[in-house]
Amino acid sequence: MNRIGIYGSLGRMGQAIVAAMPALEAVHAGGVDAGEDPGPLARECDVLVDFSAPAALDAHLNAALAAGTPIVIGTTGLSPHHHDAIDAAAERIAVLQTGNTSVGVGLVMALVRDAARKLGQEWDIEIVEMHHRDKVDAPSGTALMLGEAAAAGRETTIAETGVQGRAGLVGARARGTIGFSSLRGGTVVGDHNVVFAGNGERIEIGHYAQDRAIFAAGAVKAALWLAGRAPGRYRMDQVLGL
Ligand SMILES: NC(=O)C1=CN([C@@H]2O[C@H](COP(=O)(O)OP(=O)(O)OC[C@H]3O[C@@H](n4cnc5c(N)ncnc54)[C@H](OP(=O)(O)O)[C@@H]3O)[C@@H](O)[C@H]2O)C=CC1
Ligand SMILES: O=C(O)C1=N[C@H](C(=O)O)C[C@H](O)C1
Repeated sequence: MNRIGIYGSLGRMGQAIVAAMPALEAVHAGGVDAGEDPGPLARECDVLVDFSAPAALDAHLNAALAAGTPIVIGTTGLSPHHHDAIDAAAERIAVLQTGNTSVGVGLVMALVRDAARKLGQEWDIEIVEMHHRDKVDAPSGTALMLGEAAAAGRETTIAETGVQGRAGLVGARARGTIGFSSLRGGTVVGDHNVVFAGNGERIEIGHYAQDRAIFAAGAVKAALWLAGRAPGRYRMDQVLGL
């Protein structure tokens, strides 16, 4: 159960995943990129990983469903429609969707949830992320996950409390909101900082990715873990044992 097929195989992450496979005793079963039929690869591998584009997700999920093949979804910029489709697919196949496959972010998620719960509404929460100039979605998938972790710590959701970007005469900060700011430039692999700003003091919990190899190794581990599992929607913390 170690033959991994890659959707988005020629991209930055696709190539990093191919490079990560030998050390983890995974076998590269092949790749599919834009304009190619995802069906045959889904039938020829034990598990799929998707690091492509949101516009491709419906076709990739349908191919995985038709073949009965588990799938790890790392693609970010997903809409509520995509999450509904993932929930529906997870009734028939094993699916793991995450905006970040690294060990470090897995741990930071737990720290952020805990800090938000313990600090309470008196502390303002702002999430700042920076990525390379070619990233197309904002806020990053990781920033949104960290926001949900902070919101969960306060027993709310990002849908209720999230504020994305500020410009113009926006007024004073509303209590209880969670703000997001996105920076883009250069070759930054992925920086995330969760700022807890209190009265006269500030706490920052950060994660700074220096190499895509950390995401790639996590994606391969997640795929090997998911292969052969019963239908369901799984999480990265289950893979990492966090
Ligand atoms: N979960 C995580 O840990 C991480 C997630 N990501 C996410 O992974 C995704 C990919 O990132 P990255 O590798 O940097 O991006 P790239 O743009 O380098 O690669 C994307 C790849 O997907 C291909 N692709 C685009 N559309 C389709 C399609 N319809 N069918 C099949 N393949 C398609 C592209 O082909 P073409 O160039 O021909 O369009 C390209 O090869 C992003 O959403 C990113 O945010 C990134 C890092 C870590
Ligand atoms: O596009 C990227 O590069 C990354 N995307 C993911 C995200 O949106 O959070 C993960 C990582 O930060 C790199």
